[in-house]
Amino acid sequence: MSAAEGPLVVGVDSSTQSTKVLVVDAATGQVVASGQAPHTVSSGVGRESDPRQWWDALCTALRQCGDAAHEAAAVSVAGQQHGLVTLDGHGEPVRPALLWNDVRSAPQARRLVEELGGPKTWAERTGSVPGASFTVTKWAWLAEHEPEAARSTAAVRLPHDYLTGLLTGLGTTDRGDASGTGWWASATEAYDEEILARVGLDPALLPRVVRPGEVAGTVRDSHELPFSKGTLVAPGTGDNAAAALGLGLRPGTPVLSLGTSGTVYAVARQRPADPSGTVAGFADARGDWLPLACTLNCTLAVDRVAALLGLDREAVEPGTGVTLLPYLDGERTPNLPGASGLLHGLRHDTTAGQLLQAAYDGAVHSLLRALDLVLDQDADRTAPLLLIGGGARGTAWQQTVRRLSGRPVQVPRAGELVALGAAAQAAGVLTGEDPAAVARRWRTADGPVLEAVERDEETLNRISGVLSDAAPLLERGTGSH
Ligand SMILES: Nc1ncnc2c1ncn2[C@@H]1O[C@H](COP(=O)(O)OP(=O)(O)O)[C@@H](O)[C@H]1O
Ligand SMILES: O=C(CO)[C@@H](O)[C@H](O)COP(=O)(O)O
Repeated sequence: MSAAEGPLVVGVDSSTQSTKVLVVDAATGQVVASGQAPHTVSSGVGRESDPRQWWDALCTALRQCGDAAHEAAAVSVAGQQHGLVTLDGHGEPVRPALLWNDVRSAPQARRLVEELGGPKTWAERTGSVPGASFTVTKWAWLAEHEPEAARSTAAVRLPHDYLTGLLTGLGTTDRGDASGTGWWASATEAYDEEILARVGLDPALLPRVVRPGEVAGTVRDSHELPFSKGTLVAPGTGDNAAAALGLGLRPGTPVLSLGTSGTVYAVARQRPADPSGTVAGFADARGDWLPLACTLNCTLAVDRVAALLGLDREAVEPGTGVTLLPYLDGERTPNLPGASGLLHGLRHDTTAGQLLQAAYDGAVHSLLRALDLVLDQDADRTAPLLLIGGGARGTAWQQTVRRLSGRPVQVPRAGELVALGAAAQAAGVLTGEDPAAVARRWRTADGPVLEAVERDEETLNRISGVLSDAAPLLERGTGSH
């Protein structure tokens, strides 16, 4: 038996690039074991992953945790948002999942927005104006391009629902992740049958939305898994909503997450509805809201630029007027799904290190411009920005965010906030506590604060200028997406 003070809980982060598992002492928040296994994502025209790979990665990561997982009393799965998982009558994937960063459904998104009455109608009904990331547009793409696959689909799941379903044998989801589908009405907190009918999706194919704090099920008998029979399974949620739980986030505190996606968000008491579409009006996993903006190009795009330049990711040099919009995957914020990367201002004396800094600046610019729209009027605009995700470990990322935000930046010492949030949710179903309160008790947000420096308005304005001058080029795209 472990020397833990309380029951053990397991938190899972099944994100784009890998699955991470933490076994946590529910009393203290101490991580007693951890595991990690990678995923592969297709390259080329789309972004797809085989859901079975997520399950294999989960089993591998759990095995790395040894006996600790076996002792756990509860488990919860957080996952990358929006992905379309289509299952046949035996629960097997009909085809690989279409991921959040697959932009092929941009034409379907444009059409759906128009057909339902425009951006304002969508924002009022679902909280968001769906772009190519949203599940509803992916289903519309599938129905149009692969009607046979759509016809063979007996169940539609999000990534976290798929894994939770394999644990429990039941079809469940939660409000946080459901709010990223485009077919969940945030105004009524229920599936929107008119939207579902419009894309020809039978509501019976969708999972039940489990209430915050409700148990989703228990781990079914399986020799694949190191859990004991009867281990409780919490509702789980999308990865950003899980990180909000993992930070014990209170309304108005801004978070900037640097991972495969870049995200900015804050917990809000008011239901968001931004008709410009920049801010997605997600629900959080507790009963509040999580206005959020997301970019497709963050750590992977900047790492790709560093690799092209043959530089280490930290080998930046202060910029002198060169602008790089790192939209290698097309972009979601700003909404330019067909765009590619764009370089402006190159001179004979521009160094490789300055080009790399320009890539960081371009990635952070999109997130900070969106942050002003994410925060409501009451938010304290001088409070530290919480910086999380894999990129938060990097000095160049930290200093870029600090310089372009002009705000203090707090870097939580706890590395895996999504998995910790899932663990806090698992602890919550055991004890009846609010998961955010559990995370605050665990002091997960503690970490050094980098003091504010003067905001680099010149760089922000230069990037905004290039972005608006290059709009026709960026909107036209390269034709390769
Ligand atoms: N020490 C570091 N410095 C800068 N970036 C890092 C560091 N460690 C990891 N990363 C970045 O973090 C990214 C992964 O972040 P993570 O939040 O785990 O991704 P995701 O959850 O989206 O799969 C990698 O693409 C890598 O660029
Ligand atoms: O699409 C969004 C948010 O709307 C992304 O944030 C995904 O949820 C993927 O997350 P990571 O794998 O980058 O953590």
